[in-house]
Formats: sequence, structure tokens, C-alpha cells
Amino acid sequence: MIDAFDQYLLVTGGAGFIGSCFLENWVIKFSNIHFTCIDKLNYVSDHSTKYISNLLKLPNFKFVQKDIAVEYEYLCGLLVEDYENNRITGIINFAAESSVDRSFSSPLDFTQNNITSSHNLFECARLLLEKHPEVRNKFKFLHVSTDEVYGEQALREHVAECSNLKPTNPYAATKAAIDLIAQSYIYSFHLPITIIRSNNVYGPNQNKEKLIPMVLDKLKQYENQLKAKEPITEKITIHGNGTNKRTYIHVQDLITAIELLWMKMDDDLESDSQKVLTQTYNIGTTYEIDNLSLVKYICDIYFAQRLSSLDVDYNSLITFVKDRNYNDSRYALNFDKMTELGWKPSIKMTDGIKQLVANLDS
Ligand SMILES: NC(=O)c1ccc[n+]([C@@H]2O[C@H](COP(=O)([O-])OP(=O)(O)OC[C@H]3O[C@@H](n4cnc5c(N)ncnc54)[C@H](O)[C@@H]3O)[C@@H](O)[C@H]2O)c1
Ligand SMILES: C[C@H]1O[C@H](OP(=O)(O)OP(=O)(O)OC[C@H]2O[C@@H](n3ccc(=O)[nH]c3=O)[C@H](O)[C@@H]2O)[C@H](O)[C@@H](O)C1=O
Repeated sequence: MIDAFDQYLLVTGGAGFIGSCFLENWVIKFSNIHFTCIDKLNYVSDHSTKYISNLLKLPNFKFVQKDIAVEYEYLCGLLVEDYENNRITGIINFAAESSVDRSFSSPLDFTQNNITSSHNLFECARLLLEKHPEVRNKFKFLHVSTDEVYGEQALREHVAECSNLKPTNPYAATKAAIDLIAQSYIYSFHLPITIIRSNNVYGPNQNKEKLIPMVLDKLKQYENQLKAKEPITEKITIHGNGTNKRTYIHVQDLITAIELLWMKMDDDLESDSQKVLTQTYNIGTTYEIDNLSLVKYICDIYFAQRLSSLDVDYNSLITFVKDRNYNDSRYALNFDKMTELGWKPSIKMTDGIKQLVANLDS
């Protein structure tokens, strides 16, 4: 069979926030690579392919709506039994239920979904390399984890990839569990899984349950109600007293990091080494800010860009609500390993937020 494409990749969770931004970038940029995206289409994309709609007709893209937590047989067929037809030798795993808030109310669903979906992928990858050992010299697996697996850091503390995993919420615990299962597959089956753990990611296509898109959505509603001379109904909701801090990375900077690692994995395969394959990488920035300051920062940009004539006391737009069961105080990553590979974040938070405000009507 003559391969129409140089590589065949499986991307899971590609209809969601980061996955869709990744696919929007890579499917267009790498026309020599074929991408199969599997996503169950949950609430984050309104149970639709709206974030990847312009990819659906491209020759190097295929979308499959499946729940990889329950479709083990399908995955096995795609990756192992029908390898000769599908020839998938690269997996990038974004798929997960990603909301900390939702994990407090349905922890078992998070365990069932997040752990089983990723473990199904690891097991299929193991079986593929067992059945087709010749694939090992071109097989890559990038698993997307999170900084939350480390739990919170004290002031001036930074965690490196070798730091202990101390998750505090059910979502983070599922992500930590997956990382530990991945580690067992690396040791026991020499499966070349590379893991990335990033700070909070922001950018287009992010569901408005998360802080930044929530603030933008509330401000847009405020603007619409103001123009329609309707009563202002919605307020920006801040958990607790707003002093919790987060560190932010623009989704494009994360994608650049993924691309660098993917190339370094190719170098490893060509030189039969494992400098990057089987490694874990923190992907972070130094843009740390407390939640209340971030909300006011976004308001500053929003009003300057869209409502410059108004002089509004932002406190009137904000309401403080009950805090999370547990709310990590801050995450601070040591990302020297990525720096040593030549990566650094390039999108300033000001520019990233301004870009989001400017694109609100698109
Ligand atoms: N957003 C962040 O700030 C952030 C930071 C660090 C790590 N992460 C990780 O990055 C990945 C993507 O995060 P996101 O913010 O884009 O999430 P998201 O919630 O926006 O998208 C996740 C996608 O995965 C899909 N999915 C979930 N379970 C699935 C299953 N069993 N089968 C098929 N599809 C499934 C969902 O339908 C959704 O489209 C997740 O693994 C998350 O843990 C996110
Ligand atoms: C690395 C993880 O980032 C995201 O998780 P996180 O909980 O940090 O993101 P959120 O945007 O949900 O919350 C950030 C911060 O804001 C508070 N907050 C949120 C929503 C709201 O309406 N009001 C708030 O005050 C919240 O308590 C937090 O302190 C990502 O979702 C996850 O997948 C990651 O891996």
C-alpha cells in the first residue's frame, strides 16, 4: 500500500479547547501528516465539532465521535488489528474531563472517564508494539497532563518534573493517576510515552466555565445589556476572596512547545536514543497573578478596547461566591528542561487578553 501521507497521527480530545487550537495549527501546517481526531463531544464544545468545523473536509483530517473510555474494542481495532490499513504511529492525548469544579460534584465520573480513557490508549499502544515490533522505531506518544498533579506550591517554591505528586482535587488526582500508570508502562513495557504538564492555558475556544473566558463572557453580557438598556443581571463570580493565584500560558505557546518536543522525539527515533522519549516536561511561564487582580486586569483591557467612554467601578460587576472544596493557592513550575531544549513562552499575557477581547465578536 502506498502511503498517501508521511505520518498518521491519532489526536484525542481534539474538539475541545487546547486540542482544537492544536489541530487548527497542525492540520494546516503539516499537510503531509494525516490526523484522526477522536472526541466524544461533551459540553465544552456544545456537543459539536464547532471548533474544528473548517478541518472536517480537509484531505488529511478525519473526525470520529467516540468515547475512548468505553470504546476499547474500537481503539484496539483502529490502532492494533487494522494497523496495516490505518498505520497510526503517533498519539497525542488531550482527552479528559478538565473542570476542577465539576470534579468535586462527580468524582467517580472523572475517575471512570479520565483514567480509563488514557489507560485504554496506553494498553492499545503496548499491544501495537508487541504485535508489530517494527513500528517501535517510529512510534511516538505524547500525553497531556497538568501542573495540578503536584498540588499547590508555597511562596517561592517551584516544582520540577521529579517532584512528588500531591493532587488536592479529584480532577488532579485522576491526572496524577494517569501519569503513574504511564510511568508503569514506560518501566514495564518500555512504552515511549512523553508527558507534558503545563500551567493554566488560555486562548480561543476555551469553555466559559474557566476563569478567563467566564470574565469575558460576563463583560460581553454587561455590554449587551447596557446597549439594550436592560437591567444588568450577570456578575463576575470570584471563588472565596480571590487571592488564589494561577500562572498562565497562551495556548499558542503550548503548541510551540509540543511541536519542539515532537521534533525532538523524531531525533530520538533516528538516533535510537531516549533523550526526550519517556521524559516528562513542565511547560510553564512566569505570568502569575491572583484571581481578583486578573479579573480587574481583564476589565481594564475590555473597557479600554470596547467601552472607553464609560467610567465603571469594577467592584459593581463582581460578586464573591463560595470557594471550592479546596482551592490550590498557586502553581509554580520549574520549566528549565524545556528552556534547555530552546523553548520559551513568547506571547505576553497583555497581548493574549487583548487578542481575545478583539476577537469576541468573531
Ligand atoms: N486548560 C488548561 O488550562 C489545561 C492545563 C493543563 C493541562 N490541561 C489538560 O489538557 C487537556 C485538554 O484540556 P482542555 O482545557 O482543552 O479540555 P477541554 O475540556 O476543553 O477539552 C477536552 C476534550 O476531551 C474530550 N474528551 C474527554 N473525555 C473523552 C473521552 N473519554 N473520549 C473522547 N473524548 C473525550 C471532550 O469531549 C473535550 O472535547 C486535558 O487533558 C487537560 O487535563 C488543560
Ligand atoms: C492547570 C489547570 O488549569 C485549569 O484549572 P483551574 O481550576 O486552575 O482553572 P479555572 O479557570 O477553573 O480556575 C482558575 C482560578 O479561578 C477561580 N475561579 C474560576 C471560575 C470562576 O467562575 N471563578 C473563580 O474565582 C478558581 O477557583 C481558580 O482559583 C484547567 O481547567 C485544568 O484543566 C488544568 O489542568
